[in-house]
Amino acid sequence: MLELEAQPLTPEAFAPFGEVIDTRTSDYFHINAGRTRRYHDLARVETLGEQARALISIFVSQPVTLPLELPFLERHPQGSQAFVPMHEERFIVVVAPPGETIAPDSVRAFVTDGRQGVNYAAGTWHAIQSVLEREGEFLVVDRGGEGNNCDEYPIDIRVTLPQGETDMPTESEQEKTS
Ligand SMILES: NC(=O)N[C@@H](O)C(=O)O
Ligand code: NI
Repeated sequence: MLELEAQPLTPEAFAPFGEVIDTRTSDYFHINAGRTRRYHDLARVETLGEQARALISIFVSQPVTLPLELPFLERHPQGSQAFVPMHEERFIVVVAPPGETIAPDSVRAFVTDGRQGVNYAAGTWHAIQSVLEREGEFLVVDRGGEGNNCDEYPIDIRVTLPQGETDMPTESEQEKTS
């Protein structure tokens, strides 16, 4: 069993796996007569293969409990996959670099802060959507088209949060979102 403690997600740490989607760590320019800030081109949407096209979907996920036990990671070889929380939901991200096998010491676990989304680059191994605390609603951008676009790799992983963190929002977080 590979035991991992999820670390706070940062764009730098996630760079080998894709992009973090977050206005707080992104540039913008003004449009619409200055009324709108456009945070432009935050992540690379990849749609490869036959009849490939970009899909926009919404996932409504039931929360996971901790420690999170994962029997496999999956990858989408023909396209990227982005998850953006629609109501500041926090979620667990477990990733490993593209390749035909997964080296256990290359696996990384992160926890988001509710304001962050992620875009998994094509071929990046990842855990399936794992929202914390409550039912979560995510905007998902990924690839549709012909052919297989989902491989699974069996690997037993157990994920915990840093000492003292629980999977329930703390008092301050509840105040923030109320
Ligand atoms: N299967 C599916 O559409 N979702 C997974 O790819 C996932 O990463 O949650
Ligand atoms: Ni996926």
